[in-house]
Amino acid sequence: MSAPLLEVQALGKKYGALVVTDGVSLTVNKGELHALIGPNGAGKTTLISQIAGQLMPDSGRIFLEGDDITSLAPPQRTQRGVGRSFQITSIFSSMTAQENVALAVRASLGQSFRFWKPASQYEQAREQAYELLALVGLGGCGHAPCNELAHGQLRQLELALALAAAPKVLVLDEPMAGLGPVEAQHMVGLLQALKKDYGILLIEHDMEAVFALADRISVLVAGRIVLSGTADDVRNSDEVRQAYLGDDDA
Ligand SMILES: Nc1ncnc2c1ncn2[C@@H]1O[C@H](COP(=O)(O)OP(=O)(O)OP(=O)(O)O)[C@@H](O)[C@H]1O
Repeated sequence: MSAPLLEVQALGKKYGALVVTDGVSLTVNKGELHALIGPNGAGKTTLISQIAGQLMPDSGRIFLEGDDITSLAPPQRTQRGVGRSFQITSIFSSMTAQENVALAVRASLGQSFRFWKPASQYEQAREQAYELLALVGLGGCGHAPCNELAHGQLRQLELALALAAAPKVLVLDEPMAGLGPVEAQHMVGLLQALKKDYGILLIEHDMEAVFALADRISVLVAGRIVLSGTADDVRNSDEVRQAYLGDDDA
């Protein structure tokens, strides 16, 4: 049997006496969307920062397609196929959507700091940028300066930027945050389409989106996974309802 796309084994992280990641293990397979939910402060962002390499764990291992990537720096993980969604703050707002994505494509090819480049490489990055924009539903917005894009469009652009590095696994931190109902529905459709070709680890507070999308849901409470299962397992768990969903949310 082949190794999972992403495997986290017994990951641990402390800040002083505060245990923020407490022996977390999980896997993400190709074609699977694994959602990670939990109350505020449960350690979700800390966990994905360790997966993407911005934070080093104190203990445990992280594997990508069976290769140990625990000690790799973030750019090397990106190169291997770990794609974390960029935050809106990393978008150059005076540049167009297409220019931002083309820059990310060139950066992923390691060409961003070379002075002399054949025009064809620019052309290739530009073409790829248009394809990615179309993929995330921004096909008509390539020439729009980013400071003219709506919030939902910026979230779509973040996704295009993450895809520019040709990832195998996408690690997404709250892509629904701040979206209206129509935009959220659009994002759900987009992730549904994308998960066929990638593995996705999704952190999300929008439970409707999580239940619509997730093949598997892990519930993180105080740095520990208290349950990992299907949407029904999560809905029917008294422990989860008390710890996270609230008794009214059944
Ligand atoms: N650099 C840090 N130093 C000390 N404590 C930290 C640091 N970063 C995060 N924490 C603490 O670690 C815990 C987990 O934080 P984290 O941001 O990972 O939670 P989260 O589940 O992503 O929360 P939210 O859903 O609100 O984004 C919190 O108690 C937080 O205060």
